[in-house]
Order: sequence, then structure tokens, then C-alpha cells
Amino acid sequence: MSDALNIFDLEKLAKENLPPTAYDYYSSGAWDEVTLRENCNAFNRIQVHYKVMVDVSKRDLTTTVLGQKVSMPILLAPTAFHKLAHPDGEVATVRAAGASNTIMTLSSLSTTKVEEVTAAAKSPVWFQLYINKDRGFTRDLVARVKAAGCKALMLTVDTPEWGRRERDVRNCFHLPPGLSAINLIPSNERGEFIGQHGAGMGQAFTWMLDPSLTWKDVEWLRSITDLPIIVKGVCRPDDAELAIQHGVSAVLVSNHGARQMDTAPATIEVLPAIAEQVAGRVPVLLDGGIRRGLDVFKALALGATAVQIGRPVLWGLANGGQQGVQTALELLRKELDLAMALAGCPDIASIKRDFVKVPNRHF
Ligand SMILES: Cc1cc2nc3c(=O)[nH]c(=O)nc-3n(C[C@H](O)[C@H](O)[C@H](O)COP(=O)(O)O)c2cc1C
Ligand SMILES: CCCCC(=O)C(=O)O
Repeated sequence: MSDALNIFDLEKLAKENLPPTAYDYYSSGAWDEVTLRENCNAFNRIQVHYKVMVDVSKRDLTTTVLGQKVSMPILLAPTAFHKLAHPDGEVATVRAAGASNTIMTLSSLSTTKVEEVTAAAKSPVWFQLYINKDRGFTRDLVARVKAAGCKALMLTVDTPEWGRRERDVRNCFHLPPGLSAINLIPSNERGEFIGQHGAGMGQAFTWMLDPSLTWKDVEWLRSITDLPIIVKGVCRPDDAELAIQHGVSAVLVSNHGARQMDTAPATIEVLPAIAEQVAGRVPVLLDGGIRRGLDVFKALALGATAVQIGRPVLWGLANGGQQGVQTALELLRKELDLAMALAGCPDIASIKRDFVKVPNRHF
């Protein structure tokens, strides 16, 4: 339905379709948005050293992530409030993930009940979790999402407090009447009011965060569930090491789409050192700034098993719901496929470290 040639076109169309406050909420980053720009710009500084005269007439983008086969190494990151973009909300998103045969992680702050999302799923759904100050609340939620059929927990660890997104503060951003973080309601009366207060998004949701969290809470989480745990928000090799020591099943290199700590490095810049530290013990995933299939190629060359996309899904959702999300996913799939052909890589396993050159390494 859309004439979008790429994700940037989809964003332009989304901006026209969305109420300005919703567009600002989706697009913004923390403070001066330095990292927001860097997440994308850093990909462009990486060179691709392609091979020639390789038979790339047949190409295979399939791969396996945590034992789950996907049609491509591009997963859907957890993002809040999909009904702000389209009335079908997270159901549209999960249907698109199913049609593209890849994994969606549902945000804790989804505007659709987890059971409704998994019922519409044709491919695995993971659940993004914040550990609540009230551990009983978290325990109930974990049991509920497992019963609903979620196949892994993605524990977000970069959010002891909400980062400050000044566009939201200026806009007095809040959820319109009728929308709420619905999964958080049944266990907690405060849920009803979540997000209904202007300018106070951060405040309205602060009750669900616990700034006292440490790695021992990952052990606690492991003790209450047998679901695999992916730690989301790691940006340093030493933290990746601690995550592994505390028994996680995967490490996700992420700076929360630049919405938490501003001037944090671009995720693609810290990926090589983290992948070296992890050394294949668990899968390393990455998100932040992926706007081209070529970016996916670079992340894989630098050690990621797969990547996640956040905002591109929302831009798709704002352009016709399920169909728009499929457009976003298929644009990126085609770009990755072409990048692999041009680089001389017929399959995912052949995308190796020596295909890319990184100008300045962190750590
Ligand atoms: C509008 C929006 C909402 C988000 N909501 C959540 C969330 O509820 N939980 C979470 O762990 N991360 C959340 N994130 C972060 C994403 O999971 C992901 O890390 C980030 O969007 C990746 O960067 P990209 O948008 O540049 O692809 C959100 C990001 C955006 C843009
Ligand atoms: C109050 C913030 C809601 C979620 C969100 O925007 C994020 O995780 O970045």
C-alpha cells in the first residue's frame, strides 16, 4: 500500500499519519539526542570489504536464535503502546511477525493483553520484563506470560529510572483515554491510571521500576521460571561477563534506542568488544539504529547472531497496521539479501568479521 522505498520513507509517511505527540514519543531520544543520531551514523562509518566471484545465485537468510528457527536474523524489539500507531496495535504487529516468520518481543507496556497477542501469533513471542519493586507482582506476571505461551523473557536492565525525553515533557505526553498498559492492570489497581497523566509518563510508570536491582535479581528471576532469560541493555564487555556468570541465555547489546543515557556509544561500536568477551558462550543480539539491511549485515559480521528493530516497526504500523509492519520487515529482508549478494555471502554463516572495518573501537 505504501510507496516507501526504504525505512526512511516509511518514517516520513508515519510522521504525516501520526498525531505529532505520538510521533515525538516514538521518535525521541534522551536529553540532547546525541546517541539517537550516533546509533544510525556509526553504521555508516563502517566499511564493507566485499568479496567477488563467489556463487551467490542461491541465498539463505534463515538462522536460529535460542533454538528458534527464523526466516531472517531480524527480530521485532519490544516497544510500548502500539495502539497509538494503529487501532489493531500489537495484534497487527504479531501477525506481521508471523507472516515474515520471525520473533516479536512484546513490551511490558503493550496496549493489548498478552493472551490476545499470543493467540494471534504464528511465530514465537518473547516477553519484555521490568522487575517490579513488588516481586509478587513480577512473579505473577512471569507465570501469566508463560501460561500465555511466551517462549523467553527479555529482562530490560538499563532502566533504573526513565531517561528524560524532553519532547515528551514539552508535549505533556500521555495516553489517550481508552488506552492503557493493559497487562499491568489486573494485578495492580494503579495500572488503571497508568499513563493517563500529562507530562508525567515517566512518573506514571515509575512504580513499575526498581532502581535497587542488581545481578542477584537475575538469579532470583531464574529461580522462579524456566524460561530462557535474555538481558537487554548491556553496553560493556564486563557487564556481558557478569550477565553470563548469572546464567542468562543471551545478551542483547542495546542502549534502549538512545532513550536512556545520552552520549552512550552507538551499540554497533561496542558490539565487537562485547562479542569478543562473550566468545560464543551465549548468543549476542543487538538493537539500535538499524535502518538498512546493510546495517544488519554489519552487525552480523561484528558478532551478532541477530538484530532487533524498534522504530521501523512503529513506522510500518502507522502505515496500515499489519501490512505496514510487513512492508518494513520485507524492505529490510530484501536489503540484507542484496547486501549478502554484493558481499559474496550466500548464507548467514558466511558473514565473517573480515568483511567489515570499524574506524574506532571502544574499550
Ligand atoms: C517508542 C519506543 C518504545 C519503547 N518501549 C520499550 C519498552 O517498553 N521496553 C523496552 O525494553 N524497550 C523499549 N524500547 C526500546 C526498544 O526495545 C529498542 O531497544 C530500540 O527501539 C532499538 O532502537 P531503534 O528504535 O533505533 O531500532 C522502546 C523504544 C521506542 C522507540
Ligand atoms: C514511560 C516510558 C514508556 C516506555 C518507553 O517509552 C521506553 O521504554 O522507551
